This record gives sequence, C-alpha cells and structure tokens, in this order.
Amino acid sequence: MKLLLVVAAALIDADNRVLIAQRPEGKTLAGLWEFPGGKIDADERPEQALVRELHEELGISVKTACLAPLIFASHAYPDFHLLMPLYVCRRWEGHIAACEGQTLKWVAATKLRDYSMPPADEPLILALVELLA
Ligand SMILES: Nc1nc2c([nH]c(=O)n2[C@H]2C[C@H](O)[C@@H](COP(=O)(O)OP(=O)(O)OP(=O)(O)O)O2)c(=O)[nH]1
Ligand SMILES: [Mg+2]
Repeated sequence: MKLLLVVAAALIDADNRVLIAQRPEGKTLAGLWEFPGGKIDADERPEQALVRELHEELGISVKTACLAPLIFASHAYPDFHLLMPLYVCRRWEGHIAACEGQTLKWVAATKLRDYSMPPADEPLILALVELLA
C-alpha cells in the first residue's frame, strides 16, 4: 500500500465562504472540486509544502503562522492511501488567481455539498460546516 501525503487549505474570506477549485482535465479525479493544495515533496515540512502549493496554484503568499490545522482525511483509494491534513487560512497576501487554469469558486460551507468533491473530502466538509456555523 502506497501512502500519499497531501496538504490542503480551506481559504476563508470575510463572508466566511470557502475557496474550492475544480481539478483540470488530465489530472486524476478531473472535474471534481477540491481544496487547493498538493503533494508534499520529500524534503518539505507540510506547512512549507502548502505555502508553496498556494503560491503555485493561486499566486498568493501565505505565512505558515496563518495556517491553522482543522482536521485530516485518511482515505483508501484503490491504488493508494491518502493522508491529507486540512488547514484553515484567513490571511494571505496578493490577489487570488487561477494560475493553473482551474476554475475557482467561493462557496458557503453549507453549500459545499452541492459540488462533487473527492470521497476523501466528505468528513472535511462536515468539520468546516461546524467551524463556520
Ligand atoms: N489538493 C487536493 N487534493 C485532494 C483533495 N481530495 C483528494 O482526494 N485529493 C487527492 C487527489 C490527488 O490524488 C491528491 C493531490 O494530488 P495532486 O495531483 O493535486 O497534487 P499536486 O497539486 O502536487 O499536483 P501535481 O503537481 O502532482 O500535478 O490528493 C483535496 O481536497 N485537495
Ligand atoms: Mg494540487
């Protein structure tokens, strides 16, 4: 069993909405909506990896001190096991842009269920609904 370590962020705006991104064609789970983030490189700390991913995918600068752990996903996919901490982030620098051609959407936590997300994300949605209720 291959363990895949991924980090993800729930960016929250002033209206308590959460940012989700639609995975582009050609990637695994294409078309599904996800929390921005990605795989942790071998030499990286998780928070460092997330800062890098948020810069690559959204063009924003985030300080590790502004990443608060909320919950993690532990999910068995057919070919790997995903372990994915989800951090909450309310503070960043720069303007959010779709740097990788992905579609971005700000959504109220209670509306996240209207968007198809990977099965690993199900428990994360619940945690966000409770956090932002
Ligand atoms: N970013 C993210 N990945 C998720 C979520 N839910 C979920 O099952 N995943 C899975 C899908 C992928 O198998 C893996 C993330 O890998 P990825 O391909 O997006 O990683 P990456 O951003 O580093 O992209 P790449 O450079 O490898 O193309 O985690 C989620 O909410 N956000
Ligand atoms: Mg990614």
